[in-house]
Amino acid sequence: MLKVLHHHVREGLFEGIKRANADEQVRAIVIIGEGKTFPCGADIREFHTHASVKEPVLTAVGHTIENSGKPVISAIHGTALGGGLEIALCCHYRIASENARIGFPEVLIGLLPGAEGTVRLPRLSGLAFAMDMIAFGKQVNAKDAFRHGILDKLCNGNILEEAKQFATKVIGQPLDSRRLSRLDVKDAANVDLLFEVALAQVKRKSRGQIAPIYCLKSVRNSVRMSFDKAVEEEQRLIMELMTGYQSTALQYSFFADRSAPKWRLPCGASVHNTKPSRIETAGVIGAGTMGSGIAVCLIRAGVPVILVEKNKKMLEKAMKTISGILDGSVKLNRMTSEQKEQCLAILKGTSTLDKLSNVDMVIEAVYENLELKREIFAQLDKVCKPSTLLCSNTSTLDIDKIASATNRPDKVAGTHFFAPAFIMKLMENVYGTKTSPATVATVMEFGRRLGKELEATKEEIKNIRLHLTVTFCTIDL
Ligand SMILES: C/C=C(\C)C(=O)SCCNC(=O)CCNC(=O)[C@H](O)C(C)(C)COP(=O)(O)OP(=O)(O)OC[C@H]1O[C@@H](n2cnc3c(N)ncnc32)[C@H](O)[C@@H]1OP(=O)(O)O
Repeated sequence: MLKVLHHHVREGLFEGIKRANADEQVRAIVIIGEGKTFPCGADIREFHTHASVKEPVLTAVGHTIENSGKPVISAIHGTALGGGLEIALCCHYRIASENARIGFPEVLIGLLPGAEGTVRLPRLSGLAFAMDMIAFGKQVNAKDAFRHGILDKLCNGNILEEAKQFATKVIGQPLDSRRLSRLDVKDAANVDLLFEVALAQVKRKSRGQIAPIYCLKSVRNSVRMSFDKAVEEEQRLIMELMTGYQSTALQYSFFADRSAPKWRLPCGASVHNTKPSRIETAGVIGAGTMGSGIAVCLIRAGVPVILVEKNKKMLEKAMKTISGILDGSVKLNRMTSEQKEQCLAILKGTSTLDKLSNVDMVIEAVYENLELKREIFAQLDKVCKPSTLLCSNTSTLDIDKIASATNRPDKVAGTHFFAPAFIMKLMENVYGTKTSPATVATVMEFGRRLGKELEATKEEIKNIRLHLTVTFCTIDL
């Protein structure tokens, strides 16, 4: 676990600043993270628990720092994120290692920097930069942060030693002009225009999300209201976000993204003790929406694909669709025309399964019909080399029933992409009762190569999930 602002860390900072102020020997205070990094924010696991509201809360720690009668310098190395950056903004000076990064990623978990970050940062960096960092969760490197006035010095040596030297230079300097709560926002006159431009961007990039809009509103308040009033409003906005369904879902997703790749099967096999095989070539069966989308994912990741579709007209149409999808990526600057051509060069279309004799993996994406799928898998079992993994994109059918049509049920798994497959990040890898750990490892590693967010799901769990999905869809409608 990384360094986060648990209750005991907040308490330590709060007491430490008070003690240092009371100690006549102390003339300046340096806040530095032990180990690899400055704090990367509040402990997300602590939200909604008593510990998150236990005094001293982060804002109280910040006030103690800002009101310190002795200069406080934050010495940043690694990453100063979220609440960590808010602590740094309460300090009178900030210095950082050249390779440090800072940012407000709260918006990515459906929140805003609610320990006065939306009101302090604009006073230091100006509105445009603050809106960009806060509403989009952009992290910036130390050089950029220095250029925008967030840092007072860049360090390339021992950060603690440099902080001590820096401290000796600022001892005795007046502190009021260093207290951000007492300053005005730099480019306040442009607030309405900047807000409108940023709002249009947010609505395009984070469609349907509430937090980015609240982030912008809160930054705008830093100009329209007094510091105290803007902080009060920031509190109201974060409380609303914190209790909303979007932030709950995004926080869940934050931990799920990190835990899913660390898969473990009931038999004890896991990502740590099972070696995946390398998939060099693949076949995709079915050139409908799903099959074409899956083929795009694969060729974009540099995996040569043989796309099998027995209806020749449909195959032709799919090849054009795939080319069109790649054209879209070129238009959006996500790939160059040259990369598009490279992708198309590794895609071959065919109408017969026997062309798949040499591929390492097959992903079947024909329509949801168990008998049809069993027939295809029985044929694949005969055509493909013994090591080929046979996977199905089925969302509803039982992997065990599909696997039992083959003599290699250990090499059969579900690789369930979500439509449109070339956009949606989630890939659900379903293992049946006979799927081997090596197959799970290979399929999970393959999904990682495609840039997917993964989930390894047991067949019975998939069925429960499906029922839940249907229930949620019904409610949504
Ligand atoms: C109000 C709200 C306030 C005041 C906040 O501060 S909200 C929190 C704002 N900060 C964040 O959102 C930071 C989130 N973390 C990250 O972006 C990344 O973890 C990182 C860039 C800091 C490091 O990335 P990386 O080196 O790739 O490591 P992992 O992402 O794999 O993380 C390692 C483990 O640490 C856990 N973690 C990370 N951040 C937090 C956090 N803020 N709270 C609780 N736990 C956190 C993460 O889940 C990993 O845990 P394990 O999977 O190893 O158990």
